Amino acid sequence: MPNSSQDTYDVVVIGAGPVGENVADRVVAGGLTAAIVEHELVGGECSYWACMPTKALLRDAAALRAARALPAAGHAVSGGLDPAKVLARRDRFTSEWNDSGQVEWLNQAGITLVRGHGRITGTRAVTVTHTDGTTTTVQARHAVVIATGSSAHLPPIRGLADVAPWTNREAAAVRTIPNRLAIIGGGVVGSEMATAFSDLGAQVTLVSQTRLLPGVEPFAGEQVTDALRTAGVSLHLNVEATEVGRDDSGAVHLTLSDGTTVEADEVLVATGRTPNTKDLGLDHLGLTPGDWLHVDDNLAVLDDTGTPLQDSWLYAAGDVNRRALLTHHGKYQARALGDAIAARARGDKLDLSPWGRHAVTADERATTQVIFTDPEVAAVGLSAEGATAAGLKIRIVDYDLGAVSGAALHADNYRGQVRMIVDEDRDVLIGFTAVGPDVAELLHAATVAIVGEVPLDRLWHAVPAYPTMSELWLRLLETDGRDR
Ligand SMILES: Cc1cc2nc3c(=O)[nH]c(=O)nc-3n(C[C@H](O)[C@H](O)[C@H](O)COP(=O)(O)OP(=O)(O)OC[C@H]3O[C@@H](n4cnc5c(N)ncnc54)[C@H](O)[C@@H]3O)c2cc1C
Ligand SMILES: NC(=O)c1ccc[n+]([C@@H]2O[C@H](COP(=O)([O-])OP(=O)(O)OC[C@H]3O[C@@H](n4cnc5c(N)ncnc54)[C@H](O)[C@@H]3O)[C@@H](O)[C@H]2O)c1
Repeated sequence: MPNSSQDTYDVVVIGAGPVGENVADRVVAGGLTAAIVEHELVGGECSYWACMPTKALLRDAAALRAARALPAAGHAVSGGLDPAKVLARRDRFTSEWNDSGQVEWLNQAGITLVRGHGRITGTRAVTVTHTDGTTTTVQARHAVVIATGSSAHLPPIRGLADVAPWTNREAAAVRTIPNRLAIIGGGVVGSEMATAFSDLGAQVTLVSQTRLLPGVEPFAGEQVTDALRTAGVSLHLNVEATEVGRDDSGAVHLTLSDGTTVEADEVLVATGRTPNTKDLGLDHLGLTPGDWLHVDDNLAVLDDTGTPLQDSWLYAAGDVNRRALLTHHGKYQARALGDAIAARARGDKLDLSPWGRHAVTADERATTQVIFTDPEVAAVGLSAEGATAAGLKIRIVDYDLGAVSGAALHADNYRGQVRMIVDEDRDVLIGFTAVGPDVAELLHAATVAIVGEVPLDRLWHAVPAYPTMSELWLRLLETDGRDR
């Protein structure tokens, strides 16, 4: 085998996570050739260590809780969860960390996979180092897309790096449920994993320097906080872990800023993400390795002065550009970007106007997220705080979801809450948050209303079926009032 070789494609994508795969798919669908470079598993973090395995860890307990919220169904499920079966189902969802299925998908989509670590080594040039040390330089005719994602951020807490802390990877791929798990971080990962490991039988202690789930409406975080406490999770909120150590018996000890100490068998760090840009050749372009990539509305990478690189040949999509660290938003960016690159190559005009084919307007106006805690949290668009900070004149409309007939029927003692944020000037919905059991599937109606900018007057004509939880819409509108 030669030590180095060179190939040319229309587009080269670095990173075969969900975002890279979708960019490559769209450019090939647009008539171009594409190579995708991957140094680990095709499918990325989401498939093997994030979305899929963590949701598989959470699902059985959620179904069990749903059954227990009804007297006869609850009576029928007398046993507890079998963690081994939960882990076996999780293994199926990760294909046992084997990416052959996803490689097959790339093949049938007409995308060339180049295995190895990619680094930008020149204009439109990516040099791939294979595991045997040989290199291939893949040259792009039109564009290079960075879709290298993110990794767990380890905060500079004294002693933390020396105790072999878990990140999302060890949590998602867990083989033995620890008796005691300490979690640092009360964001989405921390809250979901506190739910999962508590359900799976661990005694969980969570430490967060903020309230729980600071990214969503406070009432949603409060309901999750109450439920975790009721489930026996020990929560230390608005305090920091200042020191971590492991003793000779293997136990981990955390010292908190309020003087409390916590002992556990393992510690999971869930304090946000860091971009996978450290070893990507960014220095060749005058960019700083290890930084998030700043992009313009075309997703073109910007230099320190906010200017796209010469000829705009370099793009970044997904986690690495920090716009929305969510698989579905990364894939949304990928569809717009892939189509834009293909259109540019054909000499077609782009439509980058708000909601245009090549624009990523929803990243700013309609970011959707479901947090799979118990209760679930589903949110789209702006929170009250976000809308006020954006200088918008808003109305906040709240409703007790438990008072909706469909919810009362869904589960005994249903507890939940919904909020809609209305833009007073345009009289359209700009934000929606729901917290409660099984609210995930209620989200898309709100997303459609926000993206469609449906006037509230017209929403009165979207008649929710009785008795479903979707009647929350009627109740929100009635609470808001029709004669304003
Ligand atoms: C615990 C957890 C749970 C999550 N759950 C959800 C969820 O339920 N829903 C949701 O929407 N989002 C969820 N997310 C977020 C989601 O995982 C990310 O938004 C998503 O994975 C981003 O996709 P990506 O393609 O940008 O990056 P990644 O999935 O990180 O993929 C990037 C790929 O690039 C490769 N790569 C990196 N550098 C190079 C290089 N130099 N050369 C070659 N290859 C390289 C990597 O190996 C990787 O395969 C979760 C995140 C975590 C941590
Ligand atoms: N269901 C989903 O959609 C889902 C699930 C998991 C993760 N994700 C995505 O993955 C990304 C990463 O999630 P995450 O939970 O790691 O990050 P995050 O940004 O959601 O939360 C990090 C939390 O850690 C806290 N923190 C930071 N430093 C700390 C310290 N030194 N001590 C104690 N607490 C500290 C922060 O205050 C914050 O509450 C998020 O953007 C999220 O959207 C999505």
